[in-house]
Amino acid sequence: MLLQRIDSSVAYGIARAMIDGFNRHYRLFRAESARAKHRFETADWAGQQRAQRERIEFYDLRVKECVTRLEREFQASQQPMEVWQQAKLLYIGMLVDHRQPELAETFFNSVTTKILHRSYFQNDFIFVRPAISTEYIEPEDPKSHTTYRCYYPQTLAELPDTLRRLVEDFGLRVPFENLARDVADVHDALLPLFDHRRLRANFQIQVLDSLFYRNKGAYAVGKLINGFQEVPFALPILHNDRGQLVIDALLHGEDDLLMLFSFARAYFMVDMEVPSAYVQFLRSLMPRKPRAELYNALGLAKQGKTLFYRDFLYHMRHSTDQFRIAPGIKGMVMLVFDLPSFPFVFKVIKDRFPPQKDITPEQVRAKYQLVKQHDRAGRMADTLEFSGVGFPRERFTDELIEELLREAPSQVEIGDRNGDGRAEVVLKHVYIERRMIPLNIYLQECFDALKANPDDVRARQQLEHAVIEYGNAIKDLVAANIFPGDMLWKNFGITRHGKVVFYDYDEIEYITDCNFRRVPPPRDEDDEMSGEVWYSVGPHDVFPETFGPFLLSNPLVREVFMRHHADLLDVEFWQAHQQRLRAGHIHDIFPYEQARRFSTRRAVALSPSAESAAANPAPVPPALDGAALVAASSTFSSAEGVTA
Ligand SMILES: Nc1ncnc2c1ncn2[C@@H]1O[C@H](COP(=O)(O)OP(=O)(O)OP(=O)(O)O)[C@@H](O)[C@H]1O
Repeated sequence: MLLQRIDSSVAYGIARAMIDGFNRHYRLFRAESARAKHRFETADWAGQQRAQRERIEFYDLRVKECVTRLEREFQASQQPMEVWQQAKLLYIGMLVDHRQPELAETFFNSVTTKILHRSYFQNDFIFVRPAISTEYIEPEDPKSHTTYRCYYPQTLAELPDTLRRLVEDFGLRVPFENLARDVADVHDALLPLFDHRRLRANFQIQVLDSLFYRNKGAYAVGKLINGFQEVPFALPILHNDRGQLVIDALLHGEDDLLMLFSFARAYFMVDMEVPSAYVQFLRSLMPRKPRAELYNALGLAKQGKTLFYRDFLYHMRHSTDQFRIAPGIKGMVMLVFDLPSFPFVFKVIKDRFPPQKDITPEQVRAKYQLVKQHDRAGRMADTLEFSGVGFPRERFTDELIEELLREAPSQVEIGDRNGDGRAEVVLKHVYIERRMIPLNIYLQECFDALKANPDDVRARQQLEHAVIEYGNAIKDLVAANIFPGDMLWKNFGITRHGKVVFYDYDEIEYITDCNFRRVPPPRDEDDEMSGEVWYSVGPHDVFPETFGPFLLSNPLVREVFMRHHADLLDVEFWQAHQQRLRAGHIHDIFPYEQARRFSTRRAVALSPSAESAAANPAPVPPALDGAALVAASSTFSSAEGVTA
């Protein structure tokens, strides 16, 4: 697009309205995120969760508002190409000194694609690539704050004081229970992580200026630098039961941070003037995490989606393999396919479901939407939702095309949409989510290895880990008020970090809506011998005693499960949780293991039988008794999140 002159006042009006629309969006988004601090200080957990949920809707609302304004004031959809070309260039001009240019470009795309016909936005009218660089953007008033703060202790002895200052500088208006003790714990945990015998000239701690809020937690995120060594860290700050603050743990290293920023958790609330600078800093802590996922974690999901799509197109250009039906047991509701070289799966809702699936496609979408807005508690995969996505036909196996045309014909169009002579498969609606190893496949691999060699210690450990994690996943979901509905192994996947995550959402319900019942005793011998269900079952009835035969037919699995999670087969477990949830209790779930908590470590250190205590992490102290219900029972427990 090469324009000789920019002279359209309509184009200027469109660009101005667009940037006003975006600025309004980001102002509201930021204000809501900034209020997280107050909600944290006043322990307004229900408010925090509500805000997390509601903020997700902000973007679409602002896009709608802007579209309406553009149509009303400028009859935008009637404007010729030339006006749109000018509007885009004028808009770029308005972004030169902007603090969130990448988000503003995405906003422009969202609005433009709502107004213009697809054949237009295929070409020059949207930002296919960023036009404005996000490098080296500083806050408007760097004197009032910078993206991250630096602290330079001159000696090791100054480190505790520095850590104290670093925490105090967040200006939380709630006293700490014992900040000196917590700082000493952080200090002791930090020392072994870097070569502290030699402090280098650049010895420093950098910490992002805003805390990261999610549910009942606030996290300071930063890195310690000494010479060429860098230690990424996060400090979770929580309330104790007396309303005072505690630093609960030191999370460190890329893997801890990846768990904290996992795609299976709710989005953080962070007060950011320059989000790209936050993303850049976070990437220095987690270089393997795509920028798309960092934007998602920061609540900027539209940007996450834009970047994901750009990454996907780039990957398509730099790969040659074919989409295929995803390995594992096929779904009755979803048609799932993947591209082996790309770590995501694509899910299309089938046109028809078998009779046992008493649900409509609209209801399936509503369930996926529920998961998006709910706290995923580290146990439900986030999904990106796309409509009208085109894939090159030649990258599909014939088998997959047949399956798509058979199972979801209303969702598929095959043709040359762009008129470039190459056939495309266009999917009307598709969910995209992280690929995991389905748990049934993972367990089968263990069974096979143990069959070949019953003494295969690794396979046994893997099996044990998977079964324990599976139970923990269900317990974390329960704490988050989610009943998975279909708990078969195939509906869970295992991540790179060995976490078990649920991904089959069509039967989920709120725990508070379920009716957990005991199986009534048989009325007579006929009932007992019938092998059929002789009692009446309501739509929300759940019979935990009956889970066993479905889940635990394998004796190895059964043995591990009964040792760790027998309570899941007990109706009282479910009823007790339900009562607490109904009473408005918000559970704690931690995005790290119990053994990592300073309180656990102190309890272990004080215990006379420290060794056995270390092997069986101490019960969660009453300060966070919500956690005791769920987390203390699970050796591998992790996951923060909260619920209701
Ligand atoms: N994120 C994922 N990673 C890897 N494989 C997956 C993923 N999601 C789904 N699958 C595969 O696709 C299959 C069907 O997916 P899913 O359970 O979502 O469909 P469904 O139709 O809802 O299933 P059901 O018939 O149990 O209701 C799974 O059994 C699994 O093999």
